Amino acid sequence: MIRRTIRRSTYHCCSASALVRCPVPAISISFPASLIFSTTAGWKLKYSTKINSGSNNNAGHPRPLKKDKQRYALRIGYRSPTLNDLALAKRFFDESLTYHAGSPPLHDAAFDTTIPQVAFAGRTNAGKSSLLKALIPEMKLIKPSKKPGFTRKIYCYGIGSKPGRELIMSDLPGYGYGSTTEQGDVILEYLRTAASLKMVYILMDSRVLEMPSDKQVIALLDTYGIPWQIIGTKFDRAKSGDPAHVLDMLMRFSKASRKGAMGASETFYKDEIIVTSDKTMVGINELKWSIMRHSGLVSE
Ligand SMILES: Nc1nc2c(ncn2[C@@H]2O[C@H](COP(=O)(O)OP(=O)(O)OP(=O)(O)O)[C@@H](O)[C@H]2O)c(=O)[nH]1
Ligand SMILES: [Mg+2]
Repeated sequence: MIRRTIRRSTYHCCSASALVRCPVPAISISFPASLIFSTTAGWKLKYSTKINSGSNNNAGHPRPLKKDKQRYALRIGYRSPTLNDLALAKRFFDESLTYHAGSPPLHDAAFDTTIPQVAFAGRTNAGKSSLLKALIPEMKLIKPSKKPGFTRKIYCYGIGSKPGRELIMSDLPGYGYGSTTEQGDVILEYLRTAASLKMVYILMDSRVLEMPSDKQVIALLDTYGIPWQIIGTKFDRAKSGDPAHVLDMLMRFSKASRKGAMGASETFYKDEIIVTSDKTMVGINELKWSIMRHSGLVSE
């Protein structure tokens, strides 16, 4: 929290176009010129459709454990949830009251609240709304769509009603194709001001994996000092069909992205990758437990 406050006050970026002209070296250096195709749309990032297969260097890379394969999650530094943990997380989501907690900036409740929040970010069409829907199917307001850029504002959903037993999950508009500068402005404002934001899940389509725009958003979150974590979506359509392979690719990307923030030394760090599908529901209970853990509702 201290780190986040210091960084925020040091690198105050005031609009989405700050993505392009922000003086913070970590961000401006990481932008290849070819990525930026609009002079105004900082949130609208151009990306190639090339599949990135990650680094060829296997040295020291953690391999998924057998039990993690079955669980569709790979963790470094975190303990794996037991079956009881997963059942508890499922019960919390099944039995808690869910409600629409606001849509910044129209309601600033999401900015002021002390209730822990997690946000779902990702490229347009990555599956953010679908994943939220899989977590809280009773929330009819959540509308997934095959049209990229369908979610046009931030939707915050509350779950739980007892103090200390509640959290907020935010569905953010996607970045990249079909997004707008105005959405970028609102998202940056949200990221800067939602003081109780505990985690931003970066959703990445398991078929496409990483894009340069994901790296840029990760760099931005690092600048703000906001924790982030990668989630693989649409696993039912993954080319290899092997969770270990997808987890491995995403962990390479995550590890490489964290290196920038940590410096060259391989300091011990915690990480967690989960692959999910709203069709087969794989990874959903793992994600529920992860959300509860980051929100402080269960112990690590
Ligand atoms: N097969 C499969 N399709 C999925 C899955 N999750 C999402 N989709 C499809 O992907 C498309 C985009 O899903 P959304 O959830 O609307 O994506 P989004 O990230 O919210 O997109 P924006 O609101 O445009 O940023 C829809 O056609 C979904 O049905 C999944 O797990 N498996
Ligand atoms: Mg959406």
